[in-house]
Amino acid sequence: MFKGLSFVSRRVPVLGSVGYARNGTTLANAAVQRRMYASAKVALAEDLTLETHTDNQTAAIEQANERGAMANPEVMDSGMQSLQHAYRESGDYGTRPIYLDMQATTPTDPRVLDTMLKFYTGLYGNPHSNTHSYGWETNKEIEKARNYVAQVIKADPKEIIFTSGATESNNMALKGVSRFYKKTRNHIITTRTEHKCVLEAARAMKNEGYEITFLNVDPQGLVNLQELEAAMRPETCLVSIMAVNNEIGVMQPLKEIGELCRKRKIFFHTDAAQAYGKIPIDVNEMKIDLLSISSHKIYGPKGIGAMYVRRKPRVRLDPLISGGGQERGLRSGTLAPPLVAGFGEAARLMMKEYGNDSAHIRRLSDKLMNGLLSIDHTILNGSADHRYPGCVNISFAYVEGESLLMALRDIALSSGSACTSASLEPSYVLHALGKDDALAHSSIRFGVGRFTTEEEIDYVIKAIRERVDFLRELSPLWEMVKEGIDLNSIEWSGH
Ligand SMILES: Cc1ncc(COP(=O)(O)O)c(C=O)c1O
Ligand code: FES
Repeated sequence: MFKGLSFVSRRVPVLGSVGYARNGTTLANAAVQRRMYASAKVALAEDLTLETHTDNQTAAIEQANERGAMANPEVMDSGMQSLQHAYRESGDYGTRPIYLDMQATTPTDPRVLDTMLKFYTGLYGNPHSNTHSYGWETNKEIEKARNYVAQVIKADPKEIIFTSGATESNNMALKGVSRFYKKTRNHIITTRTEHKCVLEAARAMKNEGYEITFLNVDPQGLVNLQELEAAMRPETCLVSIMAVNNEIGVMQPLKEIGELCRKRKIFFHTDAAQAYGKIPIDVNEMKIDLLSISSHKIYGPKGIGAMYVRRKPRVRLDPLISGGGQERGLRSGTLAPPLVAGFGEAARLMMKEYGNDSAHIRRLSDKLMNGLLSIDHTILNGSADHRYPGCVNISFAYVEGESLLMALRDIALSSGSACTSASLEPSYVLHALGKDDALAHSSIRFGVGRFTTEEEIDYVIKAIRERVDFLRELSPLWEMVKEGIDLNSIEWSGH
């Protein structure tokens, strides 16, 4: 019924030491391994009488030898096999599909991984140790990363707090700010189309006695500024409105929202997980007071993100985590230097590649969108004008979204956030736009990114067209539509 899986090239940079290939290991993999063996051999050959633990790899090999590793091939091999998974792209699921789920996560840029590696070997000092060079050298790298992360949004590095990701940052903003100002301000404003972590954090604050306004959005997915202003009260402590929506790519008017908030002396938080580095953001010009960032949406490692917290006028917040007082007392706990450095490099690359990425993503997304919208009875969900181009959400009428996804196993896609959870409810974001269940259930989200190729897009357009046609042929509703029957005129009998 369907064409077999096709092999299409990926657009990936290959570096000196780290590279990606579509399937299996790469030459670069072998090169890295060779380099590791070579350095281990040199280290072993050197005089080991010097009493130092500086070279932990040498010490580890030496200890392994002492403990009889030579007699145990498994232990002896373990050093050599340590990179066996490092460049594996194919899993246990056969040929891997084309990846178009960039809003869920992005592939790690090889340059990011290259930056991270040295923190797993030589640079292992605790960045908070300030009594010796191990701490200082790692700390220097942390501050370099902080600087890159800040530059993307024109912030001061002192205003960047590292967290585990945007979920934590969003929780920190909603819970931290409102708890700090609890005595005088107990009202939070947000919208119905926020990410689950903002909605749930807001609900948690409701249970703590705060009042929450969930603003509606218009059919384009945009907040209405008059409604926002009308919802503001003297006791409002925070307005939290996302920058780019993760399901439909709609961009909210950040500058206008920031101005309204500043005028009323209310803090403005934006969840920029899908926007950071992808659309221009200037925290001062847009009067943003808090902003959440996620590294794995910008080709960086997972498990790390940041929160921008304005210093002037100063935003105060209660920390979620208590402890040693790291990160200006707002986020205790030892930082993860490999992740921080990888995140920093990812941020640097977002700036360096901004022109190329934007042009590439816009060109491929436009091609994809035009190709798909030329199929009959399809609709683009969300505003056509105020959108981040790399997220395209389309409903295919008279086709069940789930069936379409099943028929598209050679393409990794999502049908909105509801389907990523086990629930079979249609997307609450599309509902907030006023879409009916049927259209919400037939929606698919396509994410285009830095490494997507034109060949992949051509393949996807063709595959979707074929499979939508095929599924519609099976649908009795489609039969009626073709006969010119107005489905709205039918009175369906209950059963
Ligand atoms: C808009 C938005 N906010 C928050 C998050 C959560 O980010 P993280 O995975 O870094 O916790 C995501 C990612 O799914 C997102 O798209
Ligand atoms: S089951 Fe697919 S959109 Fe809900």
